[in-house]
Amino acid sequence: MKQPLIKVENLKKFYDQRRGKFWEQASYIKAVNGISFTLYEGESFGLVGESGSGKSTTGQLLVQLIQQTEGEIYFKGEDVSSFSAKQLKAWRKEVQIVFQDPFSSLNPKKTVQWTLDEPLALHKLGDKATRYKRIVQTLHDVGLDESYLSRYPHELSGGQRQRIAIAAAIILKPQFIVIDEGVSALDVSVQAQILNLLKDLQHQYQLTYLFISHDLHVVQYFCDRIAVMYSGEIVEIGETEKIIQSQQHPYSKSLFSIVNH
Ligand SMILES: Nc1ncnc2c1ncn2[C@@H]1O[C@H](COP(=O)(O)OP(=O)(O)OP(=O)(O)O)[C@@H](O)[C@H]1O
Repeated sequence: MKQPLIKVENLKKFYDQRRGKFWEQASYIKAVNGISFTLYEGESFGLVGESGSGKSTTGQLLVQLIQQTEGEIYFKGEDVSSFSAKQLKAWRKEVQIVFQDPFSSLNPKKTVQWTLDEPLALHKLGDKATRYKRIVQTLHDVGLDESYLSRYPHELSGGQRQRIAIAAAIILKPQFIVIDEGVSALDVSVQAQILNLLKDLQHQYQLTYLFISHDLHVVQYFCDRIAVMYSGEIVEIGETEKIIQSQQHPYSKSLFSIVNH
């Protein structure tokens, strides 16, 4: 039996959009509006849905880049919002996020070595020599070698940049990674290489993924289970193959009609 890693209960994120003379009138964008689900250790869980349905907001909530308006996130049974500052810092090592465009997540003025050393230094993980060893090992894990250490993001291809972003995410040996449109900006052949790399890393490090994508073919290939989001809510959830074969909700039906034809 797979163990639950993350449990989300009635999670909500509202953005206040009151402005100027309308300040008196409450008006909220309900980006995420009461979602509940469980992620199990070692699974790839896909989040699909149209643009603006709340996928990225959900991903950012799960790693607490943003805080929820309401609801709970439990990590291995512990309520994340009850963590002390010290517990929160330790937890931040366990959860990472990889974005679509590594140009925005990689500092253009910093070398690969700096990028990979930063999380280790921040968490005070070993002396310089130990950290260097870990950096080189992690580069190998993502299919690159030492020759990349002195390079800057603009000197790398899109696929190499995404490998570095993945290396930065796995270097702290996390248990959970959100991949937000992580291969969407890449050519199809490079996409396949990165997806295979993510699968290899998942087995090597027993990673759990939340995989956000608008590409249903990619999701079908990559994910064990999926949830369909619509207007801030989860309208369907289940094993990938089952959902692809027969959807219950009208929105999912229209969404999946393109993969089934
Ligand atoms: N910081 C913010 N302030 C105000 N509204 C926001 C903010 N972030 C997201 N939203 C709104 O919340 C809703 C959900 O956005 P979100 O980015 O989570 O959707 P998404 O499904 O990931 O879409 P996409 O695929 O286009 O990224 C949208 O209406 C968006 O405009």
